[in-house]
Amino acid sequence: MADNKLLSVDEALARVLSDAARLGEEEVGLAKARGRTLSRDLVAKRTQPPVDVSAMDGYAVRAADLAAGPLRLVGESAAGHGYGAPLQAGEAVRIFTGAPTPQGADAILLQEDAEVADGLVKAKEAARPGQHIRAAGLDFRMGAAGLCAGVRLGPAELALAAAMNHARLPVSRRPRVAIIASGDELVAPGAEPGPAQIIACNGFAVAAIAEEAGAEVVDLGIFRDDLAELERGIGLARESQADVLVTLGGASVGDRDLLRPALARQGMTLDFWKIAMRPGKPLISGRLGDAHILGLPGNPVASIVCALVFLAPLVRALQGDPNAAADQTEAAIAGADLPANKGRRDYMRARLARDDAGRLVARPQPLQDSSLLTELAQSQALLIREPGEPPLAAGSPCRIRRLPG
Ligand SMILES: Nc1nc2c(c(=O)[nH]1)N[C@H]1C(S)=C(S)[C@@H](COP(=O)(O)OP(=O)(O)OC[C@H]3O[C@@H](n4cnc5c(N)ncnc54)[C@H](O)[C@@H]3O)O[C@H]1N2
Ligand code: MOO
Repeated sequence: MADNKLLSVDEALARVLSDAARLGEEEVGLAKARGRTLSRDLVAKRTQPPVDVSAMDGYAVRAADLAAGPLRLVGESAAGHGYGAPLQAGEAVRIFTGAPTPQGADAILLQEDAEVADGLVKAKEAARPGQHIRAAGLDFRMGAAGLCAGVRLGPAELALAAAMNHARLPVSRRPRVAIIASGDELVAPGAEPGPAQIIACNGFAVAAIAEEAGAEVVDLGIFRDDLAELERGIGLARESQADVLVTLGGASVGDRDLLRPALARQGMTLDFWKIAMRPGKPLISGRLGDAHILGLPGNPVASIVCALVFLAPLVRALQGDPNAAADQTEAAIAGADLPANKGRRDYMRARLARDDAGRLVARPQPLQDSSLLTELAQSQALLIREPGEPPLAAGSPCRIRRLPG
């Protein structure tokens, strides 16, 4: 049975994103735009190709002339330098890929299909009218909205923006994500931990997930389990003008889980702090001034899975991505028998492989404790089980979400 006292993951995500509007915008040069998000539709400033051009190296001809015998070779059209005169009956023009098709020509005879001697071009094959010609505007026409606001600029989008003749692009401001870790047991990597201390590691994964989604990350370091210390950390995050404050650990119910009280004392409006998710039941969501607060649970795998499920979509939404909450799951086959699931949506760490029939099989790791980073690093996906789901037999369909990297 689903746990009715706890908020579902989908409801929690909808609430996290409910008031996450796009932040400001700025302009960047093409070379700096990779991974950024367009803040406005981008309209083509030109037509591409601007004129009819050849798609092959060969001869520009009138297709109907070929049957009548060899054509007279009268000139050349190269990319950037057209032939400059109309093609007359019985004529051929040497042409190269990307070069303007002379007026009057209606086909390109491939050079492999031509024999040229003494200024005459003899066709070894017939030509179909229109063959190997790219019509003006085949890719896009001036005024067309080639790219829409909210799109992430990857290699194809950058090339298209350049081809449309935009040297600078309007992009959403990158959300600033401040991260504070909490816990007396934590020391930074490279330091010498005391006998009961461990290395703070969650922040590196969470920063990577936020940056991958387009954020600028400010890591404010580690704060002791002490109200005044935590309030100091929260104050530093506010001073850094964070759009999102992510806290790590101290989110649960123990006497030393002081983040909720510290955030409350600093003025946070709490939305929720417990959800029907495993790992990740204690998740704090709220607002502090203009900043969004996301308090992630301390167990490393819980903080990473919660960052994937909540922080990455929040960072996307703050850049105006209309698909910030898009379903990222896909179909697979369960690689092992699994017992009935209880009241929380379970994100089980799983290895992916193909079976003999080529189907994608997700085999859950034997240990699912939310402290186990080795199991996580050896997994390629999360196998998702819904609250109250009955037992699942090996070979049955299931849903997975791929892990980054
Ligand atoms: N009585 C209950 N106990 C717990 C519950 C509960 O519902 N009732 N929930 C459990 C669940 S689920 C989780 S998840 C954890 C989350 O607790 P906190 O967010 O308060 O996290 P901490 O107690 O501070 O730490 C938990 C664990 O993670 C380690 N940690 C913390 N921060 C980091 C970091 N930056 N890098 C690496 N490791 C970190 C910390 O040392 C602890 O081992 O609560 C359960 N308890
Ligand atoms: O959410 Mo906790 O991560 O189940 O350990």
